[in-house]
Amino acid sequence: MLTVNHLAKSYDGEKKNLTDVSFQVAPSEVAVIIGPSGAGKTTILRSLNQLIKDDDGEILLDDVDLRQLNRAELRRARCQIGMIFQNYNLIEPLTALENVLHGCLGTKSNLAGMFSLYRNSEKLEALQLLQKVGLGDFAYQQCRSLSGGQKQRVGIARALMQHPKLILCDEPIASLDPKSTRTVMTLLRDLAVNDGISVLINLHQVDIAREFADHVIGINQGTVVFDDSPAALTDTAVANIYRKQPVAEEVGVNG
Ligand SMILES: Nc1ncnc2c1ncn2[C@@H]1O[C@H](COP(=O)(O)OP(=O)(O)OP(=O)(O)O)[C@@H](O)[C@H]1O
Repeated sequence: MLTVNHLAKSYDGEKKNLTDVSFQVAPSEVAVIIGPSGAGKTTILRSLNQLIKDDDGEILLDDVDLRQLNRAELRRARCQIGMIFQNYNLIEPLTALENVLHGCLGTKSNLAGMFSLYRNSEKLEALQLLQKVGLGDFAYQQCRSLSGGQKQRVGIARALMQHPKLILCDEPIASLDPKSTRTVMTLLRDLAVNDGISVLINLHQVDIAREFADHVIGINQGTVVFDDSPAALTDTAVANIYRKQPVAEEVGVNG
């Protein structure tokens, strides 16, 4: 369970980029964050795994507050958080299998990591994960020769190699065509439902949020202005999330 309480962030110490952001994502749940450009969606995701330092609040993964961990503890905690990026973040000259294996680097000593020393059991698991995302036949193909949708599925398999409790996705479908979009979103949904992972996705596509989310979080100017089911995401609610001056009281903020 991910619980975010009263998260706050200012990059320059003056303008508030996140103000009092609170929400939860349960295991087996897909939560989607929507909101206009510059609203703070990426800032939230980067705060959650502490890639940037926020200013205040709590980030509880189960009962552990990630904000209170020292470096070594945070490194271990990050192994439980898979990241999926818009631009895939793969090492293009390496094969799909090698990229997936990189998912377990966080659990290795520096030396084993440096020399890419993987156990046979890890190689087998990486192969099985590639099969799970429908890429068993592409395991030994260089990532540079894969399509965007295939690359994103390699990214998902790499995240699964970490055995994550939480997967954070920053605009995972922004570079994909409609067919690959559906494949990737269906895969993320299946992982949540079948593997009990909490999945949190930043999106720009409201229709995709309506279709695939269990729970939608609307952000405007660094503040949660909507937190409810897709059924409650009416056109009026969407207009409020994307308006220049949001009125939080008008639509359901149940957090
Ligand atoms: N490294 C940074 N330094 C200073 N300001 C930043 C930095 N990163 C983001 N910001 C500012 O914080 C605010 C939120 O940015 P963020 O990237 O989180 O928004 P977003 O909702 O993800 O936008 P988009 O949908 O365009 O990706 C914006 O005003 C942005 O200019």
